[in-house]
Amino acid sequence: QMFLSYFKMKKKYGLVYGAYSWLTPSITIADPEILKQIFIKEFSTFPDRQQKALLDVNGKEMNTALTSVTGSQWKRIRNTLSPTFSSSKLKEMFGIVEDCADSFVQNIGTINSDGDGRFDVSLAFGRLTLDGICSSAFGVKVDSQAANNGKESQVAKMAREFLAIEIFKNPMVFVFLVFPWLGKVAKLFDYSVFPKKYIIYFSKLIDSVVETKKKKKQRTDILQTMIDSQITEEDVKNGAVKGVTRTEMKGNALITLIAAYETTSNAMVFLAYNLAVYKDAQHKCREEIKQVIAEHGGLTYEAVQDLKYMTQCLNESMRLYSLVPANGRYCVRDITINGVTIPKGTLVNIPVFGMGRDEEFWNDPLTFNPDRMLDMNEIDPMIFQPFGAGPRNCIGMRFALLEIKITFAKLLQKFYLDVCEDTPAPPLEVTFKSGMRPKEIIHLKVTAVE
Ligand code: HEM
Repeated sequence: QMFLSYFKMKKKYGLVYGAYSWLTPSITIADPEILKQIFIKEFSTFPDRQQKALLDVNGKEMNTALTSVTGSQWKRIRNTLSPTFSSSKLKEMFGIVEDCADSFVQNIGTINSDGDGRFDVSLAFGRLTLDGICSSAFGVKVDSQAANNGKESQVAKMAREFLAIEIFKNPMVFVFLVFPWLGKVAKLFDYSVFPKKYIIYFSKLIDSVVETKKKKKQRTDILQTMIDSQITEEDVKNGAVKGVTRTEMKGNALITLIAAYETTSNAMVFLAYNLAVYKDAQHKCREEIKQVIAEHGGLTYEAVQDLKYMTQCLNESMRLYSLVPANGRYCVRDITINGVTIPKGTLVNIPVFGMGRDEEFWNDPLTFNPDRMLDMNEIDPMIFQPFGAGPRNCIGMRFALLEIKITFAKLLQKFYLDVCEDTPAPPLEVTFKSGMRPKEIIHLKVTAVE
C-alpha cells in the first residue's frame, strides 16, 4: 500500500511532493532531471541514504558496513571493495557461482518428494543464493541446496535464521525512526537492532576462516579481497585511504549476506515466474543460450555476458517487480535544484516501484514486455534504477547479474519452466518484508528438456 500510494499522491501533487518520514521532513521526487542532479552532480550534498544517527544502531561491526558508513570511511571501504566486482575478479569467482548453479539444477528436479517437478520458488532460489553468498562472503561452502536430505550445516542454519529476522518487527526500529538522535546513544552502548548472537557467531566464523586462509591462500572470494587489504585501526588513524580493519571486514561480510540475499533470490523468483507465464520469452531465452554456448564453446564468463535477451527479460522483470521498492538520499546542506528547494536535513525518497509502473514513463506498464529493454540507452537510468544510481549505487550489481544469468542459463538448458494450477495470474501481488517478494508462496513446475 505504501508503495502504491505514489500513484494517488502523484495525481494530486505531481512528480515532487513533501511529507514526513516519522518526524523527519521528506520529499518524494520522481522527476528524472532533478534525480540526476541529486544522484550524480550534487552527490556531495546527498552522500548517504539516511541520516547518520540512524545508521549507527547495528552494533560496532555492522555500523562499519558500506550501507552505514559515511564520508571518508565510506570512500575508503568502497575503494577497497570495488575491485572485488571487476571483470577479472568476477572471472576468478565464476567457479564458485557455477558450483552453486550446478547444485541448483541437480536438486531442482527432485526438490519435491512427489517427483512431479513442482517446487516452492522462494525456497529453491533462497537456498541457491544462500550457498552463493556464504561461499563468496565467508569463504564457507554450506550446500544448503542439499538440505532436503535433512543435513543442514550449522553455518547455513545460522545464516538462514539471521536472514529471516524481520527487522521492522523490532519495536526499537520505530523508536529510532521517531527519535533519530537516540542512534548516538545506541552507538555509545554498542546496541544492535540485530540479535547479538548472530553477529558474535559470524564474527567468530570470520576469525577462524581468516586464520585458515592466512595459512593457505585459497580461491578468490569477497572475503579474500578484504583479507588481502587488511589494515589496522592505527593505519586508519594515520589517514589510510585504502584497506579495511578486522571489524570492518566482519561488518561488510555480514552486510553482503543481507544486501545480497533477499534481492538476488527474489530477482530470480520473479524472473522464473515471468518466464513460466510468458512462454515465448522463455523459448527465446533457451534458443539464445544454445546459440551463445555454441559460439563460445561452453558457458564461459564471456558467454554469460552475451546473454542479451535474457538480460532484457531480467531488466523487464525488475522493472515490474522492484526488488528495492524505494531508494533514499539524505540532504546535508540547503540546495535548490530546478526550482525545488531542499533544506538540509531532508530525506529524499525515490519511489522506484511507482516509477517502474507509471504510465507516464512506460506504455502498458503492467505487461511483461522484454522488447522495451532492447536498447538501454533509451531507458532513463533515473526512472529505471533497480540497483540505484550514482557513486553510491549497488556495489554487488555485477555479481548478482552473473549469478542470476548463470543459474538461468543452466536451468533453461535442462528444464522447461511451467506454472502450476494454483500459480496466480500476472501481475503478482507483492509484499515488503526485508525486500520485495510475492505476497503468496509461488509454486512452479519443471519438466526435463528431452
Ligand atoms: C538483484 C540483486 C540486487 C539488487 C536489486 C540490489 C539493489 C541495491 C540497491 C537499490 C542499493 C542502493 C543503491 C543506491 O543507494 O543508489 C544497493 C546497495 C548495496 N548493495 Fe545491492 N542489490 C543486489 C545485490 C547485491 C549483492 C549480490 C551484493 C553483494 C555481493 C550487494 C551489496 C550492496 C551493498 C554493499 C550496497 C551499499 C552500497 C553503498 O552504500 O556504497 N547487493 N543494492
